[in-house]
Amino acid sequence: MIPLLQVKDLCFAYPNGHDVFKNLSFEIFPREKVCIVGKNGAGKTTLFYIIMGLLRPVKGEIILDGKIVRTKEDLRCLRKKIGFLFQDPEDQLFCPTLLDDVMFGPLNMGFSRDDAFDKAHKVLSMLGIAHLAHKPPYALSGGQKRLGALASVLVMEPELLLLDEPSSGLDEEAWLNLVLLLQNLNKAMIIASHDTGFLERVTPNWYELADGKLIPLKNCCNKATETFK
Ligand SMILES: Nc1ncnc2c1ncn2[C@@H]1O[C@H](COP(=O)(O)OP(=O)(O)OP(=O)(O)O)[C@@H](O)[C@H]1O
Repeated sequence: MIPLLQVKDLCFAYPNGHDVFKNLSFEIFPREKVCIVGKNGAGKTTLFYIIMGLLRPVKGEIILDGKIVRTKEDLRCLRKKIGFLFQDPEDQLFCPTLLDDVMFGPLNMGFSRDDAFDKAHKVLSMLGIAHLAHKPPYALSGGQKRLGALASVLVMEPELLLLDEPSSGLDEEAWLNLVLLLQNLNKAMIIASHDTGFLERVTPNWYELADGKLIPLKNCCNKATETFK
């Protein structure tokens, strides 16, 4: 089986900044669930930005289904297959209502209004926020915004999810609902988070991002927890 996504020999530094990545490589297979832990500033968000083509690496390749992502068309394909939950949900919600936001992607893909509504309603219900559908995003709480942003990602049915701090700001019920949803979701996902309790419940496959490299953690949960002591 070929990996769904490969990151090969990635090097990156922000202008006037230190090296964030030094020949970082890793791969993820269809339906594989992994998480990335690492200190503040380790580069988790930056890695997601580079995968999504929001930042250009100094060196290295992003390979989707065995094909190097080079052209605008390749990138369009990648963004269809990979759904990205931004760390800040404000970056993801821009329509007059939450329902409009969640319907935006399916409508853009050519679904009818009825079908887009059905898809959006299903995902909003799954996340327990269907009652918020007609609220404007600015009138949602932080946790509600995060779930709303996640709904706008899930509704597109991507093959791979990149989730940046998905559990941040969620109450106990929403947190547990999200754990169960991700456990049962038959999709590949990379979760970056500091919420080790959440990660322990979703996947045993942990990496630590440190000194510009991704290091697989054996006895993942214990070792990663040590990192945070
Ligand atoms: N726009 C930017 N310009 C310059 N440097 C940046 C920029 N964004 C991030 N950085 C730097 O790049 C490094 C990686 O940041 P990044 O946000 O990817 O880390 P992170 O692992 O996601 O952190 P956190 O756990 O706090 O979310 C940090 O040293 C940060 O200060």
